[in-house]
Amino acid sequence: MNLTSQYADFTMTQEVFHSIEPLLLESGEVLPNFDLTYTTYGQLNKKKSNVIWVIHALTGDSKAAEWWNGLIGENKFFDPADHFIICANLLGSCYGSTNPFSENPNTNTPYFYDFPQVTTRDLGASLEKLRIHLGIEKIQTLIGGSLGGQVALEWAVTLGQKLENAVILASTAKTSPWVIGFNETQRMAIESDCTWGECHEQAGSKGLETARAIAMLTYRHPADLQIKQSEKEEKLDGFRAASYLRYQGQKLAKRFNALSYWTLSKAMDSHDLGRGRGSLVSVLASIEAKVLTIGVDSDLLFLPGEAQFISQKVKRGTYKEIHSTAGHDAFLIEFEQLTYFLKSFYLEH
Ligand SMILES: CC(=O)SCCNC(=O)CCNC(=O)[C@H](O)C(C)(C)COP(=O)(O)OP(=O)(O)OC[C@H]1O[C@@H](n2cnc3c(N)ncnc32)[C@H](O)[C@@H]1OP(=O)(O)O
Ligand SMILES: N[C@@H](CCO)C(=O)O
Repeated sequence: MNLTSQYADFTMTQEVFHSIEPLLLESGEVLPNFDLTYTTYGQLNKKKSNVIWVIHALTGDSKAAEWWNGLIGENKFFDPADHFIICANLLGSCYGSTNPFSENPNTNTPYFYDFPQVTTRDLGASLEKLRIHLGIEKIQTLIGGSLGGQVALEWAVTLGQKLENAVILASTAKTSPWVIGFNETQRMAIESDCTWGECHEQAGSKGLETARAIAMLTYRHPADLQIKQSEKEEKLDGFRAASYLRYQGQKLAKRFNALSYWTLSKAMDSHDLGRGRGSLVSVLASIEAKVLTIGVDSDLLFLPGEAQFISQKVKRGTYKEIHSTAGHDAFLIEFEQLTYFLKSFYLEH
C-alpha cells in the first residue's frame, strides 16, 4: 500500500509479510505462521546497496520516520531520497504483527495468555525471514535502540557478511539483573490489576498504566524531572511529577496493551547474546560488521559501560556517548548528537 507520510514530503509503503513457514522458537515452541507489518521509505538502488534497517524499541511501531523524525526523512541523516529504509513491527507487538491477540491457527481462537515466549533471537529470526522474502542480499546499516538494539545485535551475529554496519544505541549484549528487576516490578503492577487474566484488549490496562509510570522513571534522569517537573510554588500535594507520571501511564495504556507489554518485556529479560554459544566475548568477536555503539551518560537503565563493552569486544567497534539530561530515552530525542556521531562514523570507515 502506498501512503504519504503526514510528517514529510516522501512516499512510504506499508505492507504485511505473511510467513507461511513456521518459526521454531528458542523455547522449543513453534509459531505455525506469523505476520510482520513493515514500513518502507525510499527505493532500493540498482546496486541494492542502500538498505537501512531500523528496529524499534519496546513500544514503538514500524513508522520509523515518525518516532525518529530527527534522523529519518527529507534532508535528515537517513534520507529516503538516498536510502531504502525499512522498519518492521516486532513480533509480539500490537502494531500489525502477530501478537497475543492474533488467532492461534491450532485452536482458531486468539492466543491471549498462551502466546509463546519469544526471545530477542526469535525476533531477529523473524526479521531474517522478512529479509529473505524481500530479496535483500545486503544491509548497509542495521540500527536500533534499547530492545531494538538487542534484537539488532542478535541478528547481526547471524547476518555475518550480509551486514556492513550495526548501530546499537542505549543497549546491551546481555540484560542486567537491574533491568530484569525493573521489568519484573512492571509485570507485578500488571498482575495486580484484577482484570489481568481476562481475555480482551483492556485486560491489565490499569496495571499497564502503573507499569509505564515506573518505566518512565527508568527512562528519564532525576535532572530531567528537576528541570521539567519542579514546582513553581510551595504546596502540600498535587505535584507536577505525580501528574506527569499518571499522564504517561494513561497515554501508553490508550495505545498499547498489557499482553504485548508482558511479551516484549520478557523478551528483553532473556536477552543474552552468549546463550548456548560459548561466551559473550567470543560471540561479540564473531560479528563481522563494523559496530558503532552509542551510550547515554545519564542512562540509569542500560548503563553506558554496557554499550562500551560491546564496542570493545567486537572486531571493529567504535563507542560514542550522548551527553544529555534526558536519560535512557535520549536515543529517541538527541538528534543533533546522533547525527554528528553517525556522520563521523561513516567518514572514519
Ligand atoms: C501509534 C504510536 O503512537 S506509536 C508511537 C511510537 N512511540 C515510540 O516509538 C515510543 C518511543 N517514544 C517515546 O518513548 C517518547 O515519545 C519520547 C521519549 C520520544 C518522548 O517522550 P514524551 O512523552 O513525548 O516527552 P516527555 O517525557 O517530555 O512528556 C511530554 C508529555 O507529557 C505531558 N506532561 C508534561 N508534564 C506534565 C505534567 N506535569 N502533568 C501531566 N502531563 C505532563 C506533556 O503535555 C506531553 O504530553 P503529549 O505527549 O500528549 O504532548
Ligand atoms: N521509550 C521507549 C522505551 C525505552 O527504550 C519506548 O517506549 O519504546
